[in-house]
Amino acid sequence: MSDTLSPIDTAKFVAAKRAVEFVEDGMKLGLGTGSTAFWMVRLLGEMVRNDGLKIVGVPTSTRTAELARQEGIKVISLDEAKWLDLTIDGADEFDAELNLIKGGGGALLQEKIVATASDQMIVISDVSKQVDTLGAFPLPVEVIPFGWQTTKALIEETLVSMDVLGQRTTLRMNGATPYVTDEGNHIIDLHVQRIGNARQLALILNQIPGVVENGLFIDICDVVVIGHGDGRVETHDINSGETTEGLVHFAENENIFSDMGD
Ligand SMILES: O=C(CO)[C@H](O)[C@H](O)COP(=O)(O)O
Repeated sequence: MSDTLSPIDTAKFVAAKRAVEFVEDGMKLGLGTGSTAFWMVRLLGEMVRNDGLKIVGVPTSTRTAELARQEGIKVISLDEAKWLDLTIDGADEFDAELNLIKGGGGALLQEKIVATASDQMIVISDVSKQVDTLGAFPLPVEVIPFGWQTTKALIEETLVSMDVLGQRTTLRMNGATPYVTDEGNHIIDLHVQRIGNARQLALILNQIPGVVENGLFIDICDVVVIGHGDGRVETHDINSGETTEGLVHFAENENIFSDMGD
């Protein structure tokens, strides 16, 4: 469909384009992080500049904050906003109940706080992230740096005690040094293959001392917008059970493609 974008970027772009249709004047928005959320922030920027859309945004990472400011979106803190109308964010996996794995981009902590503080969360995704059972994507767990090796060992013990298939854990690296989140923490990725009881695992992981948060988003997402490489989008609303399908049209020469940054 697009000469400018690869099929995967087209899928991400059309998902974002459909999702921003949910945005209304005066909304307080949670702004997600990642390559799909990138398009959402760019599109919102256009709507602010060209259509006079009045919104304020609470970013979920320093990366998104920087992009939102560049786009002319007014950025405020979550404490200033207190509560949000809508959060739009990407995901690494989602299942039929719209439970998610997030944190591939390392922003799961702010993402979970922001999404939980929103009336509605919309996930924007290409179709490759749709799974029957969560767990093929390594589950990110944010831990404080103090004693992280002990925390990692405790996480592994927990996986064994829960009989989770695949119990390998790895410290996320940034080159030769551990990856550091916006909050100064580390991330341990859990290569569990398949998470039979995501709700239980999410609760138990957060009880381990040293664990700050895990990337399982249970009962947080309301709507998923799934983009395809040919421009089709599907929308599933978990609360109403409503599913819609359509085609998102866009011009190859949209200004938004002129200086793609991500
Ligand atoms: O959770 C996230 C960042 O922490 C992202 O939303 C997730 O990794 C999806 O990213 P992308 O849209 O680049 O595939």
